[in-house]
Amino acid sequence: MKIGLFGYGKMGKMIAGMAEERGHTIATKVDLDTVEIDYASFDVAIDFSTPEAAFENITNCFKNNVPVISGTTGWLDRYQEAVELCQQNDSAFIYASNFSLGVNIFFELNRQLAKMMSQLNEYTVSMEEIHHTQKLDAPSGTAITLAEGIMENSSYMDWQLNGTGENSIPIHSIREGAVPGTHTIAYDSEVDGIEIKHTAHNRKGFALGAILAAEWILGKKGIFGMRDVLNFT
Ligand SMILES: NC(=O)C1=CN([C@@H]2O[C@H](COP(=O)(O)OP(=O)(O)OC[C@H]3O[C@@H](n4cnc5c(N)ncnc54)[C@H](O)[C@@H]3O)[C@@H](O)[C@H]2O)C=CC1
Ligand SMILES: O=C(O)C1=N[C@H](C(=O)O)C[C@H](O)C1
Repeated sequence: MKIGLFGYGKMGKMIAGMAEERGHTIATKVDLDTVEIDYASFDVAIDFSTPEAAFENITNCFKNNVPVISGTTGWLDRYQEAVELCQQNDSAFIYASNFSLGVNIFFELNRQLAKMMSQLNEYTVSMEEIHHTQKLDAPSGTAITLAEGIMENSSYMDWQLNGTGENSIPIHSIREGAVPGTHTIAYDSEVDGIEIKHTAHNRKGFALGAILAAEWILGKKGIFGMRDVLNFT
């Protein structure tokens, strides 16, 4: 598989190394200094760039008939627009706030737990996410997906960054050192507490998940998610 890498930062570099180990070729590396892109030179684009750059990177690929895997967070106010452009161009797209297998299992666990806890009014939920100090967005994309999973299975209506409100899930964002990504969901009552937590020890899980998604999407058309790639029912 020939890959066009959009964003050659921490994730781009890790994906390049791992993809080559799996026998793939990095045909193009696109970063800030790129002036021209030969879209015909790659089968699939993997975008781990910046909140400002992602929408343009992704939709230019659709216009050039290239399927896209995007892990960039912080640009989702334009997600629906990107979906429409993908469909108009008969292309294929997977966005995931987190590509790691562990976090995708954690997403499922979170939904199940939210469903059970929604019966118990004495518990209140809160979330904490910790990431490295270079991270541009807050809360993390993963925290937003987790909050959405809770809202779909409870009476919580929205989330709030570093604040509290009626029917709102408080998300506390912490930026610290070189932390790759830690997410904790806590339910607390007067008598006890329940916590579930995912800790990324490094970025390998994110990179492998994105490459698996790229391998999976070849030859397909449409909008998919990691649940499709991992065959979660
Ligand atoms: N979904 C997931 O599993 C994961 C998502 N992420 C997200 O991926 C994104 C990138 O993360 P990192 O690699 O850690 O960041 P990074 O800051 O190390 O790399 C981003 C790269 O994008 C480049 N860039 C800037 N403008 C560009 C443009 N117009 N076109 C192409 N590249 C451009 C920057 O120069 C930089 O090299 C972030 O939004 C982060 O939140 C990170 C890890 C896992
Ligand atoms: O910026 C990061 O590093 C990460 N971003 C993603 C997010 O915003 O959830 C995924 C992972 O936690 C690492």
